[in-house]
Amino acid sequence: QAGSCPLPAATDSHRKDCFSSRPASTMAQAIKYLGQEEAQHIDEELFSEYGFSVDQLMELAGLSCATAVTRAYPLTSLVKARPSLLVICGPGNNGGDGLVCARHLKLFGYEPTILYPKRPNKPLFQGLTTQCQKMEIPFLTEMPEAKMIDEAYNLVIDAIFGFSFKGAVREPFGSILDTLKKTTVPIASIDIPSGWDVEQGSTDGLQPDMLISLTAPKKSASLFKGRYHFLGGRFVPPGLEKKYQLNLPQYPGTDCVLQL
Ligand SMILES: NC(=O)C1=CN([C@@H]2O[C@H](COP(=O)(O)OP(=O)(O)OC[C@H]3O[C@@H](n4cnc5c(N)ncnc54)[C@H](OP(=O)(O)O)[C@@H]3O)[C@@H](O)[C@H]2O)[C@@H](O)CC1
Ligand SMILES: [K+]
Repeated sequence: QAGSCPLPAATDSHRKDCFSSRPASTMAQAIKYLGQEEAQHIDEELFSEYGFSVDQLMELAGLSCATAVTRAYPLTSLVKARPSLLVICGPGNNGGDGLVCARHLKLFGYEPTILYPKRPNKPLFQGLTTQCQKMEIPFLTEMPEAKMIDEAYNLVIDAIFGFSFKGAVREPFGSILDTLKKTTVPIASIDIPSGWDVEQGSTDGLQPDMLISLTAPKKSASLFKGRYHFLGGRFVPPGLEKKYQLNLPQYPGTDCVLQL
């Protein structure tokens, strides 16, 4: 009798938990780690079949990243006198998530600064850039040296590449990632640690302190060794979750993030 299950959005696995005498923790299926193509198919389907627009999902993704940052690095925990953060944005939608994240972090009381070296000539990204500029978020014209980043910022937010990254890193991002690898300040990566192969990870790449997986973790997330792994992007319709057997955990209450 599914109607008496206390979980409002009960999936099949949740239903089993509700009606089994075994503890829920032994019954819940593990969250799925997505391959690159699967992540891209889900993204595509959200737009084509489910009628979402990119800016809608980017807003929710960026908001969840900003929220996760407040959980792992609350204002009161920051070591520098000012709550300064460096947000590095890449040329695709991962970079767009970074711009949204920076805007929300400013509203949450942080002082983000953005580096956005390769800006797509599209209204979506131009609008997001204007919004940040109008909120008096400074934009850097070049990547600072590692020592300067360690001195000036509490945290670097890596919004350079997401699930469409492939092959050897092209400039200017190769030099940017080389500098980031020399920093000691914590790095929070949005969706994928930039420069990592989406499925295989990287042995000599970034080692972020935090990873915010959007929609569902990608395969390389199993190699993440940092302190904080959050799930964000609470916008997956149940039909899509079921089709791809994502086995997403239940977000607490109305939260837009969940610590994995
Ligand atoms: N459904 C979801 O979960 C949602 C996901 N969202 C977010 O979207 C992200 C995926 O975005 P995406 O598809 O735009 O690709 P992304 O990874 O940002 O980068 C592509 C850019 O990188 C470039 N590039 C690639 N390889 C390169 C290389 N080797 N070296 C240098 N450059 C390289 C490539 O450049 P180009 O080929 O044009 O030169 C292209 O411009 C996803 O991870 C999540 O953060 C949310 O916004 C909304 C809902
Ligand atoms: K990233």
